[in-house]
Amino acid sequence: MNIDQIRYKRLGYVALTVTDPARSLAFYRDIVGVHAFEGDQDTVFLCCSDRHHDLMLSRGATPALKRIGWEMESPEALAALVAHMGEIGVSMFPVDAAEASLLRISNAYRMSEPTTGATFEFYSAMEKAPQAYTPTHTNVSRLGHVVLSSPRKSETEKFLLEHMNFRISDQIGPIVTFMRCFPNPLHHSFGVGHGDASKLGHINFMVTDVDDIGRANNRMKRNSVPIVYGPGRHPTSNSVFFYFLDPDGITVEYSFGMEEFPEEGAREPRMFPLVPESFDSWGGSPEATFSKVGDVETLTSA
Ligand SMILES: CC(C)C(=O)/C=C/C(C(=O)O)=C(/O)C(=O)O
Ligand SMILES: [Fe+2]
Repeated sequence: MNIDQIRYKRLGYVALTVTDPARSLAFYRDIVGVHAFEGDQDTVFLCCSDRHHDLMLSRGATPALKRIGWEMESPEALAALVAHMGEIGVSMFPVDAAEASLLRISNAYRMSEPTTGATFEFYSAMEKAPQAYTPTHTNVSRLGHVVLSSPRKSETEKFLLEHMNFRISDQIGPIVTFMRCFPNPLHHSFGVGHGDASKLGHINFMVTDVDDIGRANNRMKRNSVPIVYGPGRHPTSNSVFFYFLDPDGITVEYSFGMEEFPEEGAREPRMFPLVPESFDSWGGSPEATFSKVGDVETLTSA
């Protein structure tokens, strides 16, 4: 199997486990500015695109990353991924029809990413949202990326490169590697950081205007939302960033602007030195509560 046939449309959605879905729903809708339209007491769906959902929140005892959904470019790209995982002995579990229907996805499979235990879901299409997302106070352009820490960072990177056809865009020393889900052009849809355990670092929403960042700074203060890093600028992707905590303490990032890569002739990955300016060229530093909450849930059922 040629892994070049494994091609992604985008980071599809992130599923989080939260301790109080109604409270988190209100936060993501009213403070973050994504659209909530469907759900029950235990599971809610939110969107910031024309797709059924970009974020799913489920009730649980401990805040966590439940899974990451990757939208493949085509059914053929999904088949290539499933075939390749079969060849290397990584189990892929089809999502049953009832759950796929709830999630409005077709042709879906899950696996446990072997180096972090994170659950990755792959599907070839998701239905449209009942109503397209309309921005409110913030122009959220899309779910941008997820960053995880891995106790086996080099192996995680290697798995994503060699078996999922991701590409490296940049690295900061041995601490963090930014990867794009090829051929999606965004500098990174996934980041892998070095850590003692598999943990959620943050989830990111991209915004269309630097004013969205400035307004967020004031909105968070007015609403007593902890701001944990920024505003600042990441020299890696060249984005202006702003990090804050959701009601469970999960770190959420807004970012404005991000380098995009062509499919052919992309520049080589860069290695940034391990100095604070490689994380924030404006000289800021994160609070102690930055990226501290969020277990990585393992795949419990197929
Ligand atoms: C604080 C993190 C690790 C950092 O330096 C991030 C850089 C970028 C970027 O280049 O955009 C991120 O978005 C990120 O990892 O969150
Ligand atoms: Fe980020």
